[in-house]
Amino acid sequence: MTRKELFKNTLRKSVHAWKLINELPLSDDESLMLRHFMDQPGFLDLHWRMFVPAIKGQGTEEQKQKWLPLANKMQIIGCYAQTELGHGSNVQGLETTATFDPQTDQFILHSPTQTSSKWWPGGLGKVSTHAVIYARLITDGKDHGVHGFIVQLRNMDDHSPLPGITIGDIGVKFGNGAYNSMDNGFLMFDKFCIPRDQMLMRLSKVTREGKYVPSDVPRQLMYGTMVSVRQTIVSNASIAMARAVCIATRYSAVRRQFGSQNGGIETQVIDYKTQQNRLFPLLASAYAFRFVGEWLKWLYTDVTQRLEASDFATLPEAHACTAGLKSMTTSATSDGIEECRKLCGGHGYLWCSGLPELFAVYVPACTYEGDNVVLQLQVARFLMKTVSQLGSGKAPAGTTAYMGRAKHLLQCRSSIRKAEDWLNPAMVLETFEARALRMAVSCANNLSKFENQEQGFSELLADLVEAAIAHCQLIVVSKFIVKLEGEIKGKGVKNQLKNLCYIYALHLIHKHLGDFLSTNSITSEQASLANHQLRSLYTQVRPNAVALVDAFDYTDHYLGSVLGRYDGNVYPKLFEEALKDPLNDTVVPDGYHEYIRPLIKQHLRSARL
Ligand SMILES: CCCCCCCCCC/C=C\CCCCCC(=O)SCCNC(=O)CCNC(=O)[C@H](O)C(C)(C)COP(=O)(O)OP(=O)(O)OC[C@H]1O[C@@H](n2cnc3c(N)ncnc32)[C@H](O)[C@@H]1OP(=O)(O)O
Ligand SMILES: Cc1cc2nc3c(=O)[nH]c(=O)nc-3n(C[C@H](O)[C@H](O)[C@H](O)COP(=O)(O)OP(=O)(O)OC[C@H]3O[C@@H](n4cnc5c(N)ncnc54)[C@H](O)[C@@H]3O)c2cc1C
Repeated sequence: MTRKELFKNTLRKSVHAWKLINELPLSDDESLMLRHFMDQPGFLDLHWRMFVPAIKGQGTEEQKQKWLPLANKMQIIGCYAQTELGHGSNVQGLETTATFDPQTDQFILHSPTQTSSKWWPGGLGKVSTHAVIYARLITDGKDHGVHGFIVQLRNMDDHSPLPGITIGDIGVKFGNGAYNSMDNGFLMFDKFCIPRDQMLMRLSKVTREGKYVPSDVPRQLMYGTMVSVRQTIVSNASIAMARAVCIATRYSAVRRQFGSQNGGIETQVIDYKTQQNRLFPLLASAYAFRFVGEWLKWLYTDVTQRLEASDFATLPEAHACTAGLKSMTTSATSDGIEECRKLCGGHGYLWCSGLPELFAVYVPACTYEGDNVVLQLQVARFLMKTVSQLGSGKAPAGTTAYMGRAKHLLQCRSSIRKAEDWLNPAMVLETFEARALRMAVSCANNLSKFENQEQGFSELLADLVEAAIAHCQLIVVSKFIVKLEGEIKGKGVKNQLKNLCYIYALHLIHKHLGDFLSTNSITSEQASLANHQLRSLYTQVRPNAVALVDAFDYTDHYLGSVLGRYDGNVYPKLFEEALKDPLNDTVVPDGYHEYIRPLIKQHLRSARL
């Protein structure tokens, strides 16, 4: 499809999905499933996951009563317009202004510079009638920082932009189809007025007289919509990883290469230890991210209930967990999808493998909803704060509770003696805790050598990110272990999940061996025992690998991959796909007479000379 066709077809699908949701009707969870089967980014994502939650989280009761019924029936379509051309990560650096005019009781929205243009919001370019806009609030000449506003963008009769608004699509993005179904947009305001009651005023307010009443709750609640979406992105990482792994595992069982004895059948590539060493940790990650996603959903629900009761104590941890896990799981999944493409050899590069499009549509997850490095630095700040409070009498809780055992974890030596010890959950956990704590404490010690803490933080950014990643990996490993301790139906299933849990943990040790050795969390002998155990686990997973991806229950239609077909009938179907290509409509291609023939003729002429 051309971009225009793709965009229009996504509109068609979105509206059809919305019709089904209402007619059947579907529950919220079922509607989310439908979104997955629709399988294309579109305006519904931003409307439901950001516009509506922003009003719910930041609007007053009156604002919710006015706007939510309209949004819930999709009589208005909204998006989330925060990022600008000049600033995305640095939210405090946004430039759009919302100046209160006491004469008219309105805010005047203005884009003072080119870099202040909104740039990137999905659904903004062509579809949305409304947006939650983030702008600097100015009253009586004073800048109160960034706040949210509900703004109508387009005329409800003919969809034209309202006077004072310039709006459009930012252009083609990475990949052929991929994210191009979405109208990520730009927007500029030229002194555009909105009534005062369209500032989202649950947190802070502007009175009729123009007095600014600051929030008596943490201002970071304004970032609540991002926390909510980051949480869902973690579960989505599992879905995308599982999809790629399903394709690569099934194909690795079909594909044969080398190893024929006396003219017999060749070896299935899944039997090569190198293939297993690349593939099975990704299979394990798909399960691990699913379990940590379930736990994160619980954490998010818990913090939401606490916030409603004005208990803000767990907000910093919820922020650190959602930011860190969003970052870690999306980076691992993007890399994992690309690895799956390579695991499928040359055929993985074909569009019909399903992997190129999956990569193209998935990879922006490393950037949207917070650049992954910027987010890990938020985790690092949280860790540095926690370390600095050790010994102050305030016991670390939740995911940093292990830091409360700092004395032990800083000096303990791993008691792994033989390869099977690596199947002991307590020993594995302690190894990850020791590594994470020692990396965090090492950063804190290095930071303390700087007179200026912020300067020190800047200098140590790379180490801080590594420490944050170590902490996030510990969370994933520990939540996998907790899952195994709970009820899992079927002994066989539990054993398989145990194998995957240890593969997940031990491959991380293998991959980040430098961290584990340099922090003395393990010795080089223990590292080689881990490798030994890993190989043995691969052997145990091998006979069940296909069943473990079948368990994701993805239909062929959803996978969209010739290589990942359930029936394994890959080669005839590759031919079928190839023959469908428009280039094969004719035997002699268009352009032959124009370019190829004259070239060949010229060659023949010079040969004769
Ligand atoms: C094929 C189909 C695929 C299937 C996919 C299915 C769908 C997938 C689901 C996707 C759904 C929708 C699509 C998503 C589209 C993407 C939309 C967007 O991208 S919206 C824009 C997102 N933008 C960002 O994320 C910006 C990132 N930047 C920030 O969040 C902040 O600026 C910052 C955290 C980096 C810095 O904040 P700031 O206040 O400027 O600075 P400090 O560092 O000083 O922080 C102060 C203080 O606040 C705490 N903090 C920060 N953020 C939060 C928060 N969110 N919650 C709670 N607390 C927070 C921070 O820790 C500091 O605390 P102290 O105690 O003072 O240390
Ligand atoms: C597909 C897609 C959809 C999007 N949808 C929306 C939307 O609906 N609404 C919306 O408002 N926005 C949206 N965005 C914007 C997105 O949220 C931002 O692009 C994202 O937050 C990253 O910000 P940035 O582009 O400013 O990156 P930058 O911050 O400019 O990042 C550039 C580089 O600088 C590094 N960097 C930046 N700051 C630091 C630092 N402090 N320390 C160390 N390194 C740093 C980063 O790691 C990165 O390598 C979307 C983006 C994409 C790609």
